[in-house]
Parts: sequence; C-alpha cells; structure tokens
Amino acid sequence: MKAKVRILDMYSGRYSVFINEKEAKKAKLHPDDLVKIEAGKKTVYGSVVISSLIKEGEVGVSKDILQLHSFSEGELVTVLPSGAPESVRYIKKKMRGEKLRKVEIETIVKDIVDRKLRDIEISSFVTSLEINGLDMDEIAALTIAMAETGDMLDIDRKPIMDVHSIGGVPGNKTNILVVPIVAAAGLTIPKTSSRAITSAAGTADVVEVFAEVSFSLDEIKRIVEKIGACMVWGGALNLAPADDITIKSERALSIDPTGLMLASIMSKKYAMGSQYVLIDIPTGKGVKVETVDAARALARDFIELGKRLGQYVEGAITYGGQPIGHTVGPALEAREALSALMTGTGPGSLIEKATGLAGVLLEMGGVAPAGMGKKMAREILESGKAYQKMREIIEEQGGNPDIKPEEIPVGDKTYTFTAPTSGYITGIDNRAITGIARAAGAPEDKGAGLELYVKVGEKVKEGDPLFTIHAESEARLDQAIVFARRTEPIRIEGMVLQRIGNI
Ligand SMILES: O=P(O)(O)OC[C@H]1O[C@H](OP(=O)(O)O)[C@H](O)[C@@H]1O
Ligand SMILES: Nc1ncnc2[nH]cnc12
Repeated sequence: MKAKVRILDMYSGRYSVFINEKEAKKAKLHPDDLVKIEAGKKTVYGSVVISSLIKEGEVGVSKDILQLHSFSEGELVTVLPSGAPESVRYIKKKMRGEKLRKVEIETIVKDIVDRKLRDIEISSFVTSLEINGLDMDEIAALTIAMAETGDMLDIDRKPIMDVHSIGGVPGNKTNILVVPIVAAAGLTIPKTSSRAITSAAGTADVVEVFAEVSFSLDEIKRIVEKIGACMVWGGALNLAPADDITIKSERALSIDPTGLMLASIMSKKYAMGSQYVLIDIPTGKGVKVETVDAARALARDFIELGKRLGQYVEGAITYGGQPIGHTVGPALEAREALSALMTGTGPGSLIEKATGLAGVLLEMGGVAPAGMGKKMAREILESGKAYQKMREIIEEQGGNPDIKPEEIPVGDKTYTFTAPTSGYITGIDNRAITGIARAAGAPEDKGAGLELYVKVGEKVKEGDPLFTIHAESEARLDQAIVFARRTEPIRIEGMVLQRIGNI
C-alpha cells in the first residue's frame, strides 16, 4: 500500500509502524507483523501497530524509526508485508546446538542492524548463545560482522591503547581512574563503555553523571586527538551497531553469554582502531567468571580473538569476590571515583585495581619499564596528573571540570541496615548487592544505589551500620529494603565457623 508518513510525537522503544484499522484489514496486516517501508532507495523495517488514530492513506511512525531514516512529514512511501527473515532459521539452528557458518552469522548480524529481526527474535538468539555457546571460528565471524556493519574510527595518534572490563562485579568504577592515568602518561586511550548489562552501573552510566557520553565519531576523533582520551558510551556511535541492540536483550535477561561478550567487546575495540587491549576479568563468587581456571581460559580466548583481528591483547584476572570500593550505583560511584582522582587515595580495592591495570597498560604501551608500571601509575595518580587529565576529559565532554564529589546529588531516600550480631564479615554476596541497587532504581535513577561500610574480613559489633540504600523515591526504597531482607547480602560469623562433634 502507498501512504503518506505521519510522524508521531512518541518513543515506543521499538520500531513501530502505525496503520489504520480498515487499511490493515484490507492489506491483511496484523498487530506485530513485520513490514517494510520503502522510501526511495531506503528500506526500513518495523512492527505493525493497528490504530484508528491513523487516517486512511497515512502511515504513522514513532520517533524511534527516525533514527533509521529521516522521514519527512507527508513523504510518500510504500508499506509492504515482510516475511520472516532468513536469519530466523539460523537462530533456530543455534538453538539446536549446531555450529553456524560465517555467512549465517553475517546474515543474523545484518538482519539485527537492519531491524529485520525484532526484540523477541534477538532475545532468542541471545538465549541460544547463553545455552549453546559459540566456538572461536563463530566468535571471530561474529566480531568481524559486528564491526563491519558499522563505522570505523581512524585516530591520527599511535599507539592506541584500550582497556575493558567484562564487568559483573558491583562498584566497578575502576576504568574511570585507569583511563586518565594512562592518558596522563602520554598514551592515547579512546575508551568506549557500555551501560550496565548485569550490574547496577556500567562505566558509561557513571561517567554520564558528570559529563556527556553520547558523541559522534567526528567529535570523538577531535577530543581524542586533542587530549589523548575520552570516556564515551559505545552505543551512541554507529560502531558495531548490532552490539547495543543485543545488549538490550542481555540487560533485560541479566545475562552476558561468553561468545557474544567476546564479540561485543572486541568488535568495538576493532572499530575504534585499538591496537593494545587489556581485558579485566573480575573473578570470584557471584560474578561472570567464578574460578581462576575459567578466567585463564577466557583470557586465552580474548588473546586468540585479538590475534585474528591483528590486535595485541592481554588479560588481567582481578579479584571480584566482593564489590570494588564502597559504593554501588551511578552517582555514588561517580563520587567515589572523582574523590580518588582528586586525592590520589581511596578504598584499597579501587586504588590497587586501578593502578594495577593502568600499570599493565603503561608497560604494554612502552612508557614504563617491565615491572615498573604499577609504581608509575600510582605516582601519576598521587601527583594529581590523572585528576588534571580527568578535568580535561570532563571539560571536552561538556561537563563541569570543577565539580566536587559532594556536589553530585545522590538519592535522598535512605535506609541503613545494621549488624544483627557481632562477628566477622565472612562474605558479601555480589548478586544480592547488585539486586538491591537495581531494586532501588539503578542505573536508570542515577542517585540510586548503596554505600557499603564493611568489607570481607572486617570485625563488626552488633548494631554497627553495614550499608545504606539510597533511592530517589520511597516506593523504590521500599522495594530495595524488601529485596535486601529476602537475601543475605552480608554474612557475619564468629571466627569459629563450625563445630564438628567427635562421634
Ligand atoms: O558489569 P556489567 O553491567 O555486567 O558489564 C558492563 C560493564 O562492563 C564494562 O566495563 P568498562 O567499560 O570496561 O569499565 C562495560 O563497558 C560496562 O561498563
Ligand atoms: N560491551 C560489552 N558487551 C557485552 N558484554 C560486556 N561485558 C562488558 N562489556 C560488555
């Protein structure tokens, strides 16, 4: 059918195509059917919504669709039904546990980017990868297909360093320290981050508290060529665009299938032109990788994938058995990261991890002699040079470089949990901590999250504060309190854990 475009002043979070009820009947279109809109040489796909609010002869498009094509009001287009895309067959093949061929993977990625695959099919693909996995040939094909369906950045500075955490550990604001330390040493580090996937705050969510994170490739090139670093959200760019579409499903399910994680991270690094990449693999109970053996295997996969892409990759297995630092949630983490940069000190876990990772990068980039990287990183942090670089990053990214940690607003609805008994902290449950912060509204509510007052091994007395939940609304605070009561986020025991009788 031919129709005139009517742009609807709404975002539906989907690519919706609104069709008049009578016309839909005539054209045999049903709710959620996939249709293609042909406009000149461009074809855009979307799902049918039937509505009598749309007149005959019109086709309504929500503003989401304008991201795919800049339709103008009244533009004449053709709307046609579209059958199930070929890639659905390949998704089913992966559901059966079969290996996918390169061309099949390329077709899936192209259909994701073209929006021929809808959220429900993409979630099935993500779930099939969680259950059946991918081998290295499939991962390499997926990585290259993801990178090649988007743009590539070409920065006029070499070498290009990069760091990425596989995430999963609460409070992981580490890279907000690593990037300015490395850049302050004169290396170039154009850091892209994703928003939270399984956690309560991804690095992009935290940086967004004090600076813009959505930039075009040209803007990033300008910033990085000027100051040697950026900290931006990868999803705002047309770099490996399938990545942020699949992340949406991962986030909803709170899963990060290993093969997809490798492809997702490395496709962005490849598209950014990164040459030396350090992958942080937090390891411990309740994170994505629980054992050192599994972490080593994953590091080897990243290294092998890097070789296939022409990148030098190293892995760092880091302690992920409890949250990093004392804060979880975007604004609280932003406060802690900024304070560590300003003062050169902070919680041991944060400073140790940040200077350790930055040290490896300084050695990889050839500015620190072997074995001296961490010392150099610490000096850069303590001298205030990293903070100075951070100020430049904030300024170039449209934030206020003079911002002080205490000026960052945090959720003012609070509740503090106290120790029910005296003893030692024998465990902090990462998943429960993340669950509480998410129940409180993080990462969408920037001020939501929690402040932890204790770490594993510390002694507490009955009634001592353990953690404070912050939320932006009473309803969210109540949800988080209920969640915290249902779980055991912090375990306290005496030093004698068990008595075994002599029978
Ligand atoms: O912890 P979850 O949410 O699973 O993983 C996502 C986080 O991990 C990575 O961290 P970084 O950007 O390397 O610091 C991502 O970019 C994102 O911030
Ligand atoms: N960008 C990303 N994609 C998928 N998994 C990730 N884990 C950490 N960062 C990720």
